[in-house]
Amino acid sequence: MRSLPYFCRGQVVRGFGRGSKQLGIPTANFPEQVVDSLPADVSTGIYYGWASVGSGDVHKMVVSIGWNPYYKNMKKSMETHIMHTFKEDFYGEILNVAIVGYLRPEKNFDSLGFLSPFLNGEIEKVKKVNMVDIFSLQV
Ligand SMILES: Cc1cc2nc3c(=O)[nH]c(=O)nc-3n(C[C@H](O)[C@H](O)[C@H](O)COP(=O)(O)O)c2cc1C
Ligand SMILES: Nc1ncnc2c1ncn2[C@@H]1O[C@H](COP(=O)(O)OP(=O)(O)O)[C@@H](O)[C@H]1O
Ligand SMILES: [Mg+2]
Repeated sequence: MRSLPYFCRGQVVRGFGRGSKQLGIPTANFPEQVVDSLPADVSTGIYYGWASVGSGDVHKMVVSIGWNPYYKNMKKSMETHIMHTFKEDFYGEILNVAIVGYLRPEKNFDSLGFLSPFLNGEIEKVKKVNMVDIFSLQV
């Protein structure tokens, strides 16, 4: 993907509220304009990189771009899970992301019982990768 690393920023908007409630994985959702501005070669799928909220610290992140086949969303979304524990929600704040690399295409799952442990396992693997290796990540 020639457009990587890809940098973008936007205000955090509300999604369906499923990330924290159903999966235990909050995802900060970008507005439609940010999703629509993605370069054509940044295809749907799961990516990793770096993120910061406002002028806060930079943390590792994973970002999901697409229609969430399990939930069959009608609108394409771009949702970032930051690998950091925040004291409170940050809706309305500016999220800055640097997408570094591609992990995999979006998948469908038979049930939440498969989706949730798969995502948690994937996130744990990305967390363990050190800052240098993240540029050649394959999980
Ligand atoms: C690292 C990561 C990988 C994901 N992979 C998939 C996937 O393969 N298939 C899918 O349907 N949804 C996937 N999701 C998206 C979740 O379904 C989504 O985060 C959830 O629906 C939350 O939506 P909400 O922000 O509207 O609450 C992934 C999310 C993350 C953070
Ligand atoms: N580590 C984190 N990564 C992403 N968002 C987080 C994190 N911790 C707290 N949040 C908050 O949780 C919200 C996302 O939760 P989620 O359940 O996905 O709701 P929504 O469907 O509205 O996006 C974010 O907008 C943000 O305010
Ligand atoms: Mg979300």
